[in-house]
Amino acid sequence: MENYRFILSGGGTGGHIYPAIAIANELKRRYPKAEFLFVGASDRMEMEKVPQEGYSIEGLWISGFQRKLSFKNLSFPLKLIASLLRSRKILKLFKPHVVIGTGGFASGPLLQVASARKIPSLIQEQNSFPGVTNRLLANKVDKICVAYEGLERFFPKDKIVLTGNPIRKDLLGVMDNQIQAKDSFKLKHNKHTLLVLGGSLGARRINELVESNLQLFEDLKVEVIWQCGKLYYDTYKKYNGLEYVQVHAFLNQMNLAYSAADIIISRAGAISVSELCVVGKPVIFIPSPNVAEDHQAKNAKAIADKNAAVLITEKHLEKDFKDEFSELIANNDKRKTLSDNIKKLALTNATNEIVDEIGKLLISK
Ligand SMILES: CC(=O)N[C@H]1[C@@H](OP(=O)(O)OP(=O)(O)OC[C@H]2O[C@@H](n3ccc(=O)[nH]c3=O)[C@H](O)[C@@H]2O)O[C@H](CO)[C@@H](O)[C@@H]1O
Repeated sequence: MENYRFILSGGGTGGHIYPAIAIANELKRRYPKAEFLFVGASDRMEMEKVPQEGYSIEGLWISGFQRKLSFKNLSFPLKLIASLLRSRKILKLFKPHVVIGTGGFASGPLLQVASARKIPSLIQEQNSFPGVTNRLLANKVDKICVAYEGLERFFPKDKIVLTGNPIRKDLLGVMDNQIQAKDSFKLKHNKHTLLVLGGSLGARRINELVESNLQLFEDLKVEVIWQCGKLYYDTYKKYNGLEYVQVHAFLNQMNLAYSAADIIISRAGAISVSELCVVGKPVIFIPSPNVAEDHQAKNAKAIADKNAAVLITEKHLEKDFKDEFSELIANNDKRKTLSDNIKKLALTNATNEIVDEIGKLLISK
């Protein structure tokens, strides 16, 4: 078996990093001698998260183009040229057999140069409304793995393969060990555990909501694992002093957090939604209203319409949250129905299918 070399590029947020890691893990399983290099943006979370997963990463000096008028845009052309040159060097030195992009601005220059050099390439799009980097790359790459139907609106039809979103393998069996998981967080077995997730960066509005409902959680005998985001940790860490609250900047072991949870409050980023279907617990989605085409609201609505989750928009939190949450805690049947229904929506084979497509590119070379 050849010693294949793969470059994976994507980042900025967890929603682009973790799909790349899931794909790399499966490639490693199939091609144990393969070598891997990740390429991200030098000042973003992938520089910390990717090495934690055991892979090397190179950072490009690149940032997104601000849609609103901003001085930051002045350095954009310079950064782009520097990143294109750096990408060329990386590709020359590493000589990958296939390059894989999972979105986010760091993948732009690398995939652009790779396709110009005729290196086989594949991108994975997590959302129903594609990010700008993948839209720009679509005509240049060989294959585009998507998670939603209807993406012919944006991408060449003959390149699209509908696979679903890749999910890290350790999340596939999360239901099996709730007792150990609760123990690992030192949680009480006779109380409900609420897991609060603000997406990979944390969510200001969700943090405010949790803070203003701490008394409710205590009254309902709920213990809270609260992932507030790195940016907000200093503001909220004081609540670690409460016996029933654990504040985390970021959860490095999502399998344990998902396993421990009885109820989950979450943003509706594409990978979070795909993971939550696999996890199969009752979820209240609070989508971010600040994303392109309101795609998180669409992600959440697709699930809520099947009676598989509760959806509360930020606009309605003040009015609806207390009642919806209290009802969910009180109503075992409702929790069970939501769990059963969301599980039916899980797509667990996406990573395999994407790696099959990468395998085809290796052969076609
Ligand atoms: C504000 C914003 O632009 N959000 C976008 C971003 O979301 P975001 O980066 O939040 O990504 P997702 O919600 O899709 O996925 C988050 C990933 O981070 C992991 N995780 C999260 C928190 C934590 O403490 N530990 C941890 O490991 C989750 O398990 C998951 O694998 O990318 C998604 C996928 O392109 C988009 O759909 C979102 O709209």
